[in-house]
Amino acid sequence: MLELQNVTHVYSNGTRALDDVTLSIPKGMYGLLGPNGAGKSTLMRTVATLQTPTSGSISFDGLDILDQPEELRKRLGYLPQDFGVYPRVSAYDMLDHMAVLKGVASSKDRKDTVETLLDQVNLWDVRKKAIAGFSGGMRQRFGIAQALIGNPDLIIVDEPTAGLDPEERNRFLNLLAEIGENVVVILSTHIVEDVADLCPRMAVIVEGSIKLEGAPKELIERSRGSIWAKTIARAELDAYREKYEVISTRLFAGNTIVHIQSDKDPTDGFAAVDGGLEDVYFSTLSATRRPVSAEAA
Ligand SMILES: Nc1ncnc2c1ncn2[C@@H]1O[C@H](COP(=O)(O)OP(=O)(O)OP(=O)(O)O)[C@@H](O)[C@H]1O
Repeated sequence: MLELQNVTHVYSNGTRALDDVTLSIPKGMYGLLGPNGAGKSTLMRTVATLQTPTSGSISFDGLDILDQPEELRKRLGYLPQDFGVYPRVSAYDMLDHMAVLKGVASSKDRKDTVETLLDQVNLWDVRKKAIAGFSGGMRQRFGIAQALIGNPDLIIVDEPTAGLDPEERNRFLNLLAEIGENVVVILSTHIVEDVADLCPRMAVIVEGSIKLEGAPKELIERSRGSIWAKTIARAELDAYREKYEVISTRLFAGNTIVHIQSDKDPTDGFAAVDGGLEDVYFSTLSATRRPVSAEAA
């Protein structure tokens, strides 16, 4: 179990990237969903002990990770948002090198580790090719292989599916799901389906604070009866935005389908819809954008 208590991070320019975050993250896949700039990467880097929060505490299975970052690092696998350089070195040699850095000393252990991982992430056939020539999906799978060196029991993956085509995304998510059964895996993303497909628990972070936490199924259940849909002409959209709390819009055959959030039946031609996680997410974002006066009304 990873536990964050009142974690706040303020950058030197005054940006409050994390604002009193308290979270308990159990074993399994955990989705951290939020828009750009919400603070996801700051949270991931903080848990990965790459930066120290301004205040708060973080423990992993009882280990105080701010006090003993080296102990945490032994148990951590981290796939950053931007892996940076993609060298002209083969996947095999690079993994071998990274295994040395992670402390896998004996060459026999390294050979076993590297070969097992290449097989697991389905890169065995291209193991002798340079990573520089890999596609986005292959790079991400390589990224997971390096994160898995040393059998970590805390794995952090920061926006791993951005830019992957659907097939590669699927393959990548399946791989994560396999890994995620016995360890804590935190998946940070702004893609709702990544979380809906994979994560038994999740949180929504906006402007540095946690706005929603729970099991996607329960969160969807809780939203039942408050999401309404209607097909309108595009030109009507502004008027609907004025009148209703529009949480999302989607084009369909030249028309616009609006989803609104309303605790009462808005009538006016709207039909109740069984919202999905996307509706839950968008209504959470919409609520944080709502002016305080409207909230009080
Ligand atoms: N080193 C830094 N110095 C100052 N401000 C920063 C720094 N890194 C991030 N920020 C700011 O902190 C806030 C949170 O950024 P962060 O990168 O953690 O968000 P994010 O949810 O990961 O966003 P994205 O999906 O765009 O990566 C943003 O306002 C960002 O501009």
